[in-house]
Amino acid sequence: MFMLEVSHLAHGFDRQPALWDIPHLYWQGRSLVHLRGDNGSGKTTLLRLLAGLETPRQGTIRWTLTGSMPAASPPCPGRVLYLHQQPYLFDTSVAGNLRYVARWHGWRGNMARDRVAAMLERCGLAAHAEQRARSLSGGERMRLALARAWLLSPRVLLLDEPTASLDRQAIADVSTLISSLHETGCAIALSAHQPSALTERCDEYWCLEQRCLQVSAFKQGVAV
Ligand SMILES: Nc1ncnc2c1ncn2[C@@H]1O[C@H](COP(=O)(O)OP(=O)(O)OP(=O)(O)O)[C@@H](O)[C@H]1O
Repeated sequence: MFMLEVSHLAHGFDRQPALWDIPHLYWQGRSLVHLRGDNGSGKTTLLRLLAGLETPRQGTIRWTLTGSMPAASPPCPGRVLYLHQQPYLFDTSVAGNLRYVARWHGWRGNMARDRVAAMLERCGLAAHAEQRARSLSGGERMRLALARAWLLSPRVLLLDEPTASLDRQAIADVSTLISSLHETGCAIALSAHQPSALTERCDEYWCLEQRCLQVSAFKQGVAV
């Protein structure tokens, strides 16, 4: 179970006026959220603030993460993870990027091998296991970054334009992976300009417009 409470949040850069003022934002459960807004409306900034990667000029952001995780999940400082649209990958092989997380978990021998192999299969990268991660295509890079995040058992994933600049097939592949991760119980907020099958599955919309955040919730396509 997690809960996010945002109060009187405002942020801007240098001496510019605040990008927006968000008096209150409340998020809980395991919903799939679509964050939208024009270019420059502050979507990346908001996601980075929520992830704790920037300090707000004003206001508070409070996460409450409680309850037990699956037995295989160790305590993890990265329960709220942010992924940039061009995710950072370690300069090693595809499998090496996942092995890094396995080592962090303390998995050894067969357990590490099996879990890395299963994740490579799940994200459709088994055939690329020994390829340099940084030579992957855009869609493959995003799938690897999602797989690496998945191994960290996040409670909440904040995805910054995960399908930007991808072709139709890559969007479908990345969307499938995001949906699978969401089905494990991970709450996800993703920013995206273009509507897609994935954004249509979202049950909450956050829209940055005219320096405000509008929130609407949907259930099976109907506003609630
Ligand atoms: N580190 C920074 N220093 C100064 N200004 C910044 C910084 N980061 C973002 N900005 C400015 O803040 C505004 C919002 O940027 P942000 O990247 O959050 O918008 P966005 O909605 O994600 O845009 P896009 O849809 O184009 O990715 C922009 O005007 C941008 O130039």
